[in-house]
Order: sequence, then C-alpha cells, then structure tokens
Amino acid sequence: MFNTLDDLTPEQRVLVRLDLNSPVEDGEVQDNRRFDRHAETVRELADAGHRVVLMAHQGRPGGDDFVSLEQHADILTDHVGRDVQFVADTYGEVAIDAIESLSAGEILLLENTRMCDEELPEEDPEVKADTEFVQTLAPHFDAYINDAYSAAHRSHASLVGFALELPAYAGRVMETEYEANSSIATREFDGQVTMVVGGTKATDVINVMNNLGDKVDQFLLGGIAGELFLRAAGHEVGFDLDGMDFFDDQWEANRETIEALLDERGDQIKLAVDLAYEDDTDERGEIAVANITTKDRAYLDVGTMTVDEYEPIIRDSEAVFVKGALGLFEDERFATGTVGVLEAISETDCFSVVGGGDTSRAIEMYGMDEADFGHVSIAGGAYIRALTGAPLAGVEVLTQD
Ligand SMILES: Nc1ncnc2c1ncn2[C@@H]1O[C@H](COP(=O)(O)OP(=O)(O)O)[C@@H](O)[C@H]1O
Ligand SMILES: O=C(OP(=O)(O)O)[C@H](O)COP(=O)(O)O
Repeated sequence: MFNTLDDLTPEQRVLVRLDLNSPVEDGEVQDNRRFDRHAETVRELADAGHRVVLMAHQGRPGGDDFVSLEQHADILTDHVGRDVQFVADTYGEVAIDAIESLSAGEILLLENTRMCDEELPEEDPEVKADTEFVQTLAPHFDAYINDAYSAAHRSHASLVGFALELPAYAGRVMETEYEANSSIATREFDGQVTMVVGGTKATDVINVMNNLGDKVDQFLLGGIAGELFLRAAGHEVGFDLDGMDFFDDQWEANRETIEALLDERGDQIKLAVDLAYEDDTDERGEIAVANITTKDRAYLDVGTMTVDEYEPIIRDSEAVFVKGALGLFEDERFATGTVGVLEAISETDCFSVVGGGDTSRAIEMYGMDEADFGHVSIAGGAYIRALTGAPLAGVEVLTQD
C-alpha cells in the first residue's frame, strides 16, 4: 500500500509532517491526544538515530488560534520524553541553519507551516512540489514522512508537495488511522456490521449511508441528523424553534434524499423511539416519539428506551463504527445516548472504530478507556471523507509509485 517506517534506511535526515492543530484558549495551546499519538512516531524516529525535523500547522491566518508552534514544542517534549527544539522560521536561513546543526537522534520543530504563503491555497501536488517552500527545504532531507492523517484531506504544500520530491513514507499514526478508518469499506467481516450515526450534519449521515449502505447491516441513528430522519418518517420533530437554525435549512436541502433513503433502506435504518428534553425544572425529561404531537420543544438526546434497543444490536455485532454523537453529550444530562452506545461497544470484543473530533472526546470526558475500543480516531474531516469514499490528497501521494 504505502511505505512505512519499517522501510526506512537507518540514520536519515527525515522531514516529518504531523497534525498538532489544537484548541487554543486565551492564547494557550491545549494539550490533546494528537500530541500523544504523534509522540510515538517521533520517539521511534529519534531512537533509531534519524535527524528528525517536524512540520505542523495551527489554525488559519486571521483566526484567534493562528499562533506560533513554540508552545507545541514544549508540549511535544513532555509526550516524547526527549527535547523537541523549536525554530521560529519555516524555510528561511534561520530554519536551514537549525536543520543543518542537528545531530543524530535530535528533534526540531519548524514554525507553523501556514505562516508560509505557499502552504495554503489548495492546488495539485505538482504545483505544490514546485513551490519555493518545498524546493528550498527538500534538498536538506533524505526522506519525507507524513503522519498527519487528520489533515490529509488538504492539498497543501507540506502535505502533498514533498512526497513528489523525496522518498515518501507513512508514519505510525498515518498507518494506523488509514487502516482502521478504511476498514469498513475494505474489510470483510463475518458477522453483523453496525454503524452508529448522529451529530449535527445530515449530509454526513446521508453520504455515509450512500457509500457504505451495502457494507453495513444496521444504521443506528441519533443527534440532529436522526431527528431529520424522524421528521421524514412523519413525526413532529426536527423543526427549528425560535432562535434555532439546526433543522429547517438542512430539511429543505436534504428532504428528498432522506425520504428516498428511508424508502430504499428502511430495513437497515433504526430511528430513536424516544427523545430527551430539558423539563420545567431544568431536569432531563423523556417522551416516546409516538406520543409527540406538537412542535413545541427542543430534543437534546435520544431516550433510554432507544439506548435499550440499540445496545443489544451492538452486542450482537462483529464490527461497530461510530460517526457523530447521539445527543448534546457535553451536557451531562444529555449524554445518556452517546455514552450508552459507547459503553456497550467498550464492553464487547467487537472490532470498533470511533471517530469525529467531537464524538471521540466523549470517551475521555466520561471516563471510558480508549484501550477498550479497536481504534479511536483523532481525525474529524478526514474521517468522514474516509467513510464517504472521498479521496485524501495526502494519502494519494504516498501511494503513488
Ligand atoms: N440533539 C442535539 N442537539 C444539539 N446538539 C447535538 C444534538 N445531538 C448531537 N449534538 C451535537 O453534535 C456534535 C457532534 O456533531 P458532529 O460535528 O456532526 O460530529 P463529530 O464532531 O463527532 O464529527 C456534538 O458536539 C453534540 O453536542
Ligand atoms: O484539525 C483538523 O481537522 P478537523 O477539524 O477536521 O479534525 C486538521 O488539522 C485540518 O485543519 P483545517 O480544517 O484548518 O485545514
């Protein structure tokens, strides 16, 4: 498929692309799982005696989270257990001097790739390979390693350009993410395959169903997307109330597709049988979908009866994939659906993949152990692209001969 670190010649000068893009609060970069995961690749390379130069991005120009990578170097140092040096330059003389001064086993992080004008515009790999950024840096290296699966849907210079100029390899995170997230499309499972789909975007759910409908036995729905399917099934839910803009625009844009999916794949699609809301005393209330007769309240989670219906399906599955939360799990009162299905998955020995930036956060928030899942993705946009069969530019250049 692609070359990995196992194929790398010893003691090389390696240029490694990571995805350390992180939440930034009041200018402070927040530690998160991306550091922990990439640290394994970086440590392995340093331990093997390579000279390790790292590239990554943070935010986009104009955004509050568009900051230097200086803090990222400190956080990464803690995770790798070795010093990660930092240079406030992307490919100028200062960066080149720092790169050339490295000894075997040393690690250097370059400045935010998006501070370089040639990084961002989405262009073909050949155009990116021809930029001054790539042409200046590449001659200082023997190999390019892309570990940034979660940014691989972007055709940016640091993600696609170097692979055309240098022998290219997948890092450990790239390898693991690619295999797990593609497995639903590429692997044959003996038993039942179940997909839990929720979240806020109906198009994600629709595209996943269209792409994987023949691979998945049961889709278990929830979240905003699930409510739109309930609306298509004739229930009085999935409408915007005052001040909301979750539903009506999505309904206009996707109504026919959702109705057609229910028509064609109704047997595969399980909808919530009850929903949860905030009652007059700010507590969680629940109501059976069949008893909802007026459009007068917002629903923030699937109900307990729904979880009781979904759990046995998960327990009987050979493989379970998750995309999107079943409710507003960030509020403990409305975490029952999301946490219920995740706990059921963690208690079985099925093969499982949990993805989507927000959904996988629920695992940590509610004290579940990542080790009880087959794979917890650190990707958001790239994960949904993998599930919907869309190409990832950064993966495609790694797989070219
Ligand atoms: N009924 C709901 N009302 C409001 N928000 C919801 C509801 N159901 C799900 N959500 C929100 O959906 C978000 C996840 O949506 P999405 O971005 O599609 O998935 P992911 O980030 O996992 O890819 C969660 O943060 C959750 O709070
Ligand atoms: O965090 C990322 O993607 P994600 O928000 O889909 O997880 C990647 O670093 C890509 O960043 P971008 O969406 O600013 O290009």
